[in-house]
Amino acid sequence: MSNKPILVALDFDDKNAALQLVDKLDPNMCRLKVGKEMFTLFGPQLVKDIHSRGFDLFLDLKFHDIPNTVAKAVSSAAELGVWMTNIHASGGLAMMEAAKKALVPYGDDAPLLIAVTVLTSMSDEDLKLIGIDVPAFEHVQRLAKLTQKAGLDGVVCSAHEAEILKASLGDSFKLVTPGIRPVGADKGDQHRIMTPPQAIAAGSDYLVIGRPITKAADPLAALTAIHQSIQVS
Ligand SMILES: O=C(O)c1cc(=O)[nH]c(=O)n1[C@@H]1O[C@H](COP(=O)(O)O)[C@@H](O)[C@H]1O
Repeated sequence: MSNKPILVALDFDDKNAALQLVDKLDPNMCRLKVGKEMFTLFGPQLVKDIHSRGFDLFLDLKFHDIPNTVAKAVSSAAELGVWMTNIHASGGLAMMEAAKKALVPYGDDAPLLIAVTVLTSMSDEDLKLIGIDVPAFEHVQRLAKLTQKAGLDGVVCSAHEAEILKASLGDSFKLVTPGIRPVGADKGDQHRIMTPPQAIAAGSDYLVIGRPITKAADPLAALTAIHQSIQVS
């Protein structure tokens, strides 16, 4: 596990509300994630606003397009100085290799580049409807292996697949796991979920956690409780 494994997902349509929440959180205890909703609304200025508050940022735009377009998008993310960014593994090997190559000029300043395997909101039944007739954990393994072949730093997967991926792909290949729910928290639209201590025990390096922290009456208390729960696991 990383020394700062909690990535708080900021999914807001109101920038002031988001920054008010950020101001309550502690950059020593978590990193932040901005996704499609906020980046579409508020753009690169939001990234600057978050960086100026001392937080590392995961720019979660899940690029999926032809190799040339994704390569350019990923280098644009690097220009913003973000700590991590992502693409879809189902975009294929050539797309992932092009994205990785685009980061070479940034050297040690390049963001970590990871690939989304199967979204944690998807069940085996959902996969069948899009023509994938194998269980999610099998499809995740296939895409994760391809991601490693392309030279990326890791994958986004559910914590249910973490143990098997760590065993097959090695310790340095990072596992970023959303679908994290403390005991008793509302599942919402997530399907393949685990609690924070279970996810860490399974081998997750980073836990993406949104609503259980951002919608809590006291977000810092929620973050602190999760932080403590994984220190003792
Ligand atoms: O790439 C992601 O971060 C992601 C991948 C995935 O498979 N599932 C998933 O939930 N996410 C993101 O993780 C966050 C989860 O938020 P909560 O469900 O509120 O904890 C959201 O911002 C999602 O966009």
